[in-house]
Amino acid sequence: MIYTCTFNPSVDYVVHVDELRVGELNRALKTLTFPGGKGINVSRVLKRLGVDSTALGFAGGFTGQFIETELQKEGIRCDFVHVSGQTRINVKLKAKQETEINGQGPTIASEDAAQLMAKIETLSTGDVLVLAGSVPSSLPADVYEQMAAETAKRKARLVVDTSGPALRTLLACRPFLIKPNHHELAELFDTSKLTKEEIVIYGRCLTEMGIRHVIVSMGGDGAFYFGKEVALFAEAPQGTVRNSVGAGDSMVAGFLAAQESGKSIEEAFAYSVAAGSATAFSEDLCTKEEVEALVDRIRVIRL
Ligand SMILES: Nc1ncnc2c1ncn2[C@@H]1O[C@H](COP(=O)(O)OP(=O)(O)O)[C@@H](O)[C@H]1O
Ligand SMILES: O=P(O)(O)OC[C@H]1O[C@](O)(COP(=O)(O)O)[C@@H](O)[C@@H]1O
Repeated sequence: MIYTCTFNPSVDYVVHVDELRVGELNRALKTLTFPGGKGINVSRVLKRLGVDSTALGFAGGFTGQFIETELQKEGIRCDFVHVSGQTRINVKLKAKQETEINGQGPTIASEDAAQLMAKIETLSTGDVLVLAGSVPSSLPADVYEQMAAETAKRKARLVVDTSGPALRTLLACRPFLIKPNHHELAELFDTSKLTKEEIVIYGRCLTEMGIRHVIVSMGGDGAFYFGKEVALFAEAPQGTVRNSVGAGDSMVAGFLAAQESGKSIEEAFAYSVAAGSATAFSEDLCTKEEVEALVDRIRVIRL
């Protein structure tokens, strides 16, 4: 079973305006509300691609209830720890540019954290745990490491989709898959903007550290894959970007779904890029039909 774990889920409130006028009244052209948070997005895309998963994490208040109801409507199994605060609302402003304001999220009590850990302790060989998104400041700084250590003890595979110090410390746990974008990769190596040549150097460096699969995404510029035997590059297909929120999460889901169905690394990588782009080209997350319509356009190059 694949488990996704979102410590800080969100209701993603997408607001379209013609032009954003700061300091003035703006009237929305259209608003949309989605259950969000990186692990939740991975669960939603996996389901659309025909793979079941269980969504773990913390949920509270009417916003937490909204997320659970929406996931259940989509047939996704939820096993959240219910907390006393309120799940955050993240605002995604769509004008000429995309602007995001992510909330802080509720305080997580130590008993709530212990309840989540108890769920991780039920993982077994062959399970996959996707640790995704930011870590609320109320949790101990090493909470991801504790969960990663438990995952390794249970012989389950660890997938990491986070950034900053959380990603850095988890590298030592040798995750099965990580998917930093190029900014997150630069941050990981304490540097600023990376050239493609530098991305290749750092990507290979991560596989030498024992990480099985490394995908480095670059938005509309495509993505790199680094593994033990092979390094790959694929350009992103051209299209009209409608909402790129969740594009990275869709890549993770696409790669895992393709692996589950026994596809080769090249095919799984192409499927992953197609899933990311199909999400960027749609209002909500990608559907299987949208991914399969794009996948033949993805040309994978061996480096
Ligand atoms: N403008 C775009 N055009 C085409 N594909 C895109 C675009 N933005 C994102 N994607 C697709 O989504 C993937 C992940 O996007 P990226 O923005 O790098 O991830 P993250 O959301 O984690 O920052 C890219 O590798 C690409 O396949
Ligand atoms: O936990 P964080 O880093 O605040 O991110 C949460 C946000 O990331 C998302 O999961 C989208 O992630 P990506 O665009 O990076 O794929 C949103 O649904 C959510 O609002």
